[in-house]
Amino acid sequence: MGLIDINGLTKRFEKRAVLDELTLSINAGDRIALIGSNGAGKTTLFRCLLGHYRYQGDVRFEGARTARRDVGTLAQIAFVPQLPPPLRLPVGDLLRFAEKGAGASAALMQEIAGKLGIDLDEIRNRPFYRLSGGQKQKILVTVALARDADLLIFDEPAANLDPAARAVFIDLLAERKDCSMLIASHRLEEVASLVNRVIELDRGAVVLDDSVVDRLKAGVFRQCRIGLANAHPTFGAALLDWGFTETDEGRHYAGKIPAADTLRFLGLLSRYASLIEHLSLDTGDTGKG
Ligand SMILES: Nc1ncnc2c1ncn2[C@@H]1O[C@H](COP(=O)(O)OP(=O)(O)OP(=O)(O)O)[C@@H](O)[C@H]1O
Repeated sequence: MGLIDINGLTKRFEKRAVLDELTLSINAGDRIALIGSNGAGKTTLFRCLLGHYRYQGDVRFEGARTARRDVGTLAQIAFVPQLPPPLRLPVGDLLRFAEKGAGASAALMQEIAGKLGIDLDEIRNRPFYRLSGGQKQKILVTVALARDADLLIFDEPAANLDPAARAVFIDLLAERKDCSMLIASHRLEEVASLVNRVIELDRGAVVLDDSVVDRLKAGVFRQCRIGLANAHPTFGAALLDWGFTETDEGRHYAGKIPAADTLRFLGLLSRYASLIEHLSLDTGDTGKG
């Protein structure tokens, strides 16, 4: 029995199947990046799990069938939607509700919001819907992370965050080792270091289910060599930060990438792709020697 067992889940909107006989098990401790192009069905899957929609098929949370808006199940899931709801209530009321109704710790909310760059006392009297997109997302992330949930479901949680807040947010998620995570993201490289499993949806079906943890065990490295047409100080500095060594006046670099960081490293390379003349990334090196 998994944390969540989904069997033959089909969701139709006006006869069109947006989720099509989807079958998937999520185990306790899984930290999943859910990827897929726009319209693939990620949000719809979340909303079925959360009981927001009627659907066909079987969805179980810890073995029990989830009914629509099942209070017991929802108490164990912290959800941050892609689009914050247009709540008219003041932020202070929302935080009080999160504390009394959803078990969020007030002290933890204060601390997490501070790390994300939000002073809760300053915005306590402002209606939630009048905050900026990023501020709303920070408040919802704060509430979710201050709850003692078994499962975090985040739908593009960093979409509206500035780069500094994104980095803090990823660190905050990395600190949460006690719960399972299901994170929809269009930036796999951003969440790659957090997850042990990548699931790709395409037109409502699972087309990739990759348990990275088995292949990318700690201690396994890839040997990387990069040749540039011309030296580039910023890219060079980034490679040196990864522990690379430089030769040929900054035109050749060599180093070892921990296999588990491959996606994050490829994210860096993609920014400088036009500068790269030669690239090798060899697997099978155990990092010894
Ligand atoms: N309430 C609705 N009524 C009708 N169609 C809907 C509804 N909600 C979603 N859809 C359709 O279902 C499909 C899947 O949408 P969904 O929001 O689940 O995709 P997604 O993978 O989350 O996409 P994105 O990456 O853009 O957020 C889309 O074609 C969308 O138009």
